[in-house]
Amino acid sequence: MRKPILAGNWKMFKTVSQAVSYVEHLENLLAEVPNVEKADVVICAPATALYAVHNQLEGARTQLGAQNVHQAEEGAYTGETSAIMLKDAGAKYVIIGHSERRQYFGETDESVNAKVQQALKHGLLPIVCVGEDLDQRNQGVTNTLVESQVRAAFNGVSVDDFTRCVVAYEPIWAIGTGMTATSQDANTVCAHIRTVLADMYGQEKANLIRIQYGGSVKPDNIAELMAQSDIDGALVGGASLDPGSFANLVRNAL
Ligand SMILES: O=C[C@H](O)COP(=O)(O)O
Repeated sequence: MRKPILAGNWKMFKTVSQAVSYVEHLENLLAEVPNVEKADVVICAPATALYAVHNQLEGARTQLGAQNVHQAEEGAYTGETSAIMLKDAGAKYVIIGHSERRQYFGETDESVNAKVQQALKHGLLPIVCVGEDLDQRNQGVTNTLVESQVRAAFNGVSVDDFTRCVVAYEPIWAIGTGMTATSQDANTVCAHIRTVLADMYGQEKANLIRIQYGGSVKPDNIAELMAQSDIDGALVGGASLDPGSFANLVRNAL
């Protein structure tokens, strides 16, 4: 039985004070959610807010994640943040290879793989994002594309490290658009991802891995997504920006 993981990705929203006040509010709301301890609830905050949110969350149920990491240990990489820095600031998880990073910042399957390895080296838990765009979906190459992204992301990752990872399937055409994949379609791709992982690491290990769906997940569609056999959580953008909305989403997921 895989523990559901509901992660909010704030993207480039929220100042430090907004972030701290949000998590304080969220904690109060989650305290009223039945069975909340049965899920991992994660907030992926902007780098500037990580340390303050970490301090605010001391002893809390909400866990902290970052949105990106650089693949180098340290060095002359102006504007970048290392795994050591993220860990030091209190992050437990880190999103890697989000489609916005691939699209706007030139991330490739190779850099995603290097980031996954670097994050794992320093004890961060990667949330590895894969997903097709609308053209690829219309061409019927979703499974092929997602498979190659998954194989590349985990290339050279040991089985022990692999079991510390989460995969997020996010069809690009569903992100921030209000269009969601049907829960059955999303599940079909997530099941395919698990088959690929089983081929790489064996069925038993693949069965341990949590696969999230992301793309216009809201409080009113999460239950149907969570009812699917291979969807173990969600990576949530817009609907995570308000603590009331995100707490409701967690409530409806359980
Ligand atoms: O990381 C989250 C995804 O990009 C989904 O964003 P969204 O929920 O606003 O569609």
